[in-house]
Amino acid sequence: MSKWSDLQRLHEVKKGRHILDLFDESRAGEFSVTADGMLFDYSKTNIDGETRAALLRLAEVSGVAEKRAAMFSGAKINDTEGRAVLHVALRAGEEARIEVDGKDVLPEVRRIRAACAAFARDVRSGAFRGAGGRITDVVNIGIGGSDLGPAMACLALAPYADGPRCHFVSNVDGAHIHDVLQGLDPTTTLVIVASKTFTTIETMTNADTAKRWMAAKVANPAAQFAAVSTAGDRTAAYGIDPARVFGFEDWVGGRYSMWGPIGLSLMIAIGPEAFDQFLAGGRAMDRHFLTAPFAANMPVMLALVGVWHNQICGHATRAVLPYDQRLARLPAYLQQLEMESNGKRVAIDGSDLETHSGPVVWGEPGTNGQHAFYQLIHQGTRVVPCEFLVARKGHEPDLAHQHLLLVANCLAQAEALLRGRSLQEARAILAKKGLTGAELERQARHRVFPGNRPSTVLAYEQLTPFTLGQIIALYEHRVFVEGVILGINSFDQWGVELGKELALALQPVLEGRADTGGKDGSTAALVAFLRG
Ligand SMILES: O=P(O)(O)OC[C@H]1O[C@](O)(CO)[C@@H](O)[C@@H]1O
Repeated sequence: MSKWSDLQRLHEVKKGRHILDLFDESRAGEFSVTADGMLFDYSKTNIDGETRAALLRLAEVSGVAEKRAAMFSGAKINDTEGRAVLHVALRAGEEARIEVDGKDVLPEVRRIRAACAAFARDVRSGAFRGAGGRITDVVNIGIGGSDLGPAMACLALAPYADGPRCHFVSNVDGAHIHDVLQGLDPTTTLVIVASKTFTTIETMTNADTAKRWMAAKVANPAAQFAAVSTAGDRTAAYGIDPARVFGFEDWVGGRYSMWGPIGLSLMIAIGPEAFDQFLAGGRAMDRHFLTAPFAANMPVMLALVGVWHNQICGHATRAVLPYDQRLARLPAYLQQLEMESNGKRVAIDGSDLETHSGPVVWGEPGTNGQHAFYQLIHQGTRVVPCEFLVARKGHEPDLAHQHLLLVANCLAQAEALLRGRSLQEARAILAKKGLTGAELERQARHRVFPGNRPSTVLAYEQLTPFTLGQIIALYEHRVFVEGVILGINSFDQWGVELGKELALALQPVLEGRADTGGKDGSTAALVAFLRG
């Protein structure tokens, strides 16, 4: 019997019932979890007490507690790369001590955080200046984990941004950097080259372009460059003054790195004090994750709901639907966090996974999505578990009535997914409008909502730096728990390598310096077309 059998059996037995029938006066309270002011409600799923107990057993037999202790202790759990996994060290408190290879890593973390804060203060106060004076704009050049986190967070925390404007360039498509630099003054712009490896082709190509753009107006463009990287030798070779190079260790994975120097652009935008609040939110979630019993543990329960929907019920995707416009980039951020971490087909020991890998993650903010793809979510043939996020209040007190409408829409969508609309109800609506006979029947069928579709709601007071820290750490730990249950290494990303290698080999072919020998017919034909 595998560790999945119990849950598979429960799914078979219970899949025909309606979630609505599970509700009594206590379900909403019993099937939700709180953590430092945040509420995660998973009562609108087909999980009952028996299923939850089986899910909790799955977490236990999978060794979640042991792996969690190993991660926080600095053990090298990323064993295909021989690295510890210590993004939690980047937000650890003053009292913490975490050793890697017998050395406490926190003094260095604190030193670099203080250096980033000092630089951010200088940029914000005007003590650090460009050739044309005070820095007005910051351009962060990076991709993947060196872009998505700070870009997502700068938008999320816009109400707290009182520093220079921050812009983000990631794509190697020249259109991206062209459009961002257009309208900026090179003499008052600071460029941050953010790359863990400092070899990523997109980032280095864009950095060269930015340097040329700046050189047209600034005698020494390198003086307006800073770098964030683990590769001090390469940043030095690139000509960036070590005083403006902020390093971090290889035990911080790219998609987990926004808590450290990769968050420099965010720190410049909102200031080191607000950035500290962001760290404090992450730290609060770490404490909760480490101490709450599994049944009351938000990351564990979020993960178990995810495993239930994906691995057990077979729903291949999940939609992240923030009813919070400033979380517009959260789905993109989570796509990397979840899919680069858990999109793997072999277990740590190299054997095939016993189940599917992690799900496809996608989404858009509400209410926009309602007018785009919710049609499929409500009436399509596939079930898409939906994860709603919503704040009790916005940042615009004079627009509180709009916030109310936003919240009403969020709750209404979750309710509609749960409740649906039966054929009888649809018939009654149409009969009132005067339809009869075959036409009533035909029209009614189009207006049926099957309902019984699962969703969860993550509700919080307001999208502050602290709350954002909680949310991001929550999802990080969710990915971790799901990875442990699947038996995979969530911290490597070998699946991105092949495409990179082939792109490098195709470059000379497209330039006409090499031929298409050895390429498949489709690639050769496309090269011929695109080369012109
Ligand atoms: O920070 P770097 O080294 O430029 O890497 C950027 C991104 O590229 C990846 O390695 C994937 O291609 C991500 O894991 C990483 O976040």
